[in-house]
Amino acid sequence: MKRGFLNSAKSKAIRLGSDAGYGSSSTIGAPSMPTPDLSSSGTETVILPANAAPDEPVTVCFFWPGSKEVLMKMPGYPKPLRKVSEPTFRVGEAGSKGLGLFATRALSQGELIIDEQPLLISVRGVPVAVPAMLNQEQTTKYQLREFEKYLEVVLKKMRPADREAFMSLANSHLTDGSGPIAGRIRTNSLGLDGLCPAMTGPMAQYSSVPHYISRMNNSCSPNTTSNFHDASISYTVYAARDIAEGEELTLSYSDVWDTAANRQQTFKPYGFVCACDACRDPISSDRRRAKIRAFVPSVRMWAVNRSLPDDWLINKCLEQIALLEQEKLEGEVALPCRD
Ligand SMILES: C[S@@+](CC[C@H](N)C(=O)[O-])C[C@H]1O[C@@H](n2cnc3c(N)ncnc32)[C@H](O)[C@@H]1O
Repeated sequence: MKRGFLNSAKSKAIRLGSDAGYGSSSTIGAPSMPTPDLSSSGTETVILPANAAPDEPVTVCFFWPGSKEVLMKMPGYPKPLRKVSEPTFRVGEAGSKGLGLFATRALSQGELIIDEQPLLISVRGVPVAVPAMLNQEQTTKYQLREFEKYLEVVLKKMRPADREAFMSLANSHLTDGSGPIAGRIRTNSLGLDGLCPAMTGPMAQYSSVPHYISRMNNSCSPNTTSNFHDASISYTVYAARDIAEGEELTLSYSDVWDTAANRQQTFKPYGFVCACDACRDPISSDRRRAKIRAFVPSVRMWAVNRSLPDDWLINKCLEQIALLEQEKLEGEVALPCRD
């Protein structure tokens, strides 16, 4: 997931990128103040769905104006969460990757594992008037400090159990000036866009933080795929291939089509070096992934070149399936290279 963003219902859920956009918000706008007034930043906090019963999940939304209306007008809103037949996962004991999610039973390819509403959907920054004498690093820290004050107000709107769940999440941003709330958002959030038609650029994208999906560790050959659904304001996680009982459930924090070296750069702000099979054998894996991405152009070539027999295409398809299985990328869409 270099974290492509979500454009519509059923858009792919990808982690936001731990460094994406934070501390880069505009320096114009409302002056900072000790207890921020959310409306002065142009934002609002809403709890959705509005009429949820106390035992039904809700999402605290720290939104730019207009997003609430976009969500509420989605066809089918508010759609109930999809039912998962029997328990599918548990949060495992802390290991070398911290906590993680594990399958409690064998799961079949395509099976629904989780459907959950995020605890929080948040803007990625607020306009802050920064004192002129600050250098770049001081400016970023100042903006993060101001943002944290807004987030404190927002978090007070969470139900106590949800707030506790949020504050128990991992935080890999302990030394860069992020406060405890922004740090957890940066460590765990999935990107969300398409909810803010009046804005463009990084600030039009939201960070959303689910509870259980936040516990999923990275693999560059993830065994799940995830999507956001506007009408239920929820993320689904499906098995990308058959998963054995006890196996760790993983998702990808980076673009799996990126080279192993570039993916490791993406993981730096999360504070880990990925040691999945693909990252342990980067030369062979990069080569196979590049071949997988060359598949669509080769189909196009077959379509326009009448001298290529059908067998040529069938062999390409068989080779593609074998490569996808070798790289364990059954759930990923192989986008052709743009370069
Ligand atoms: C979104 S959280 C994932 C859940 C986390 N392990 C926990 O204890 O809640 C991201 C953090 O998990 C850890 N992590 C995720 N994937 C990892 C991996 N493949 N190897 C090592 N650590 C990983 C890193 O500490 C990262 O900052």
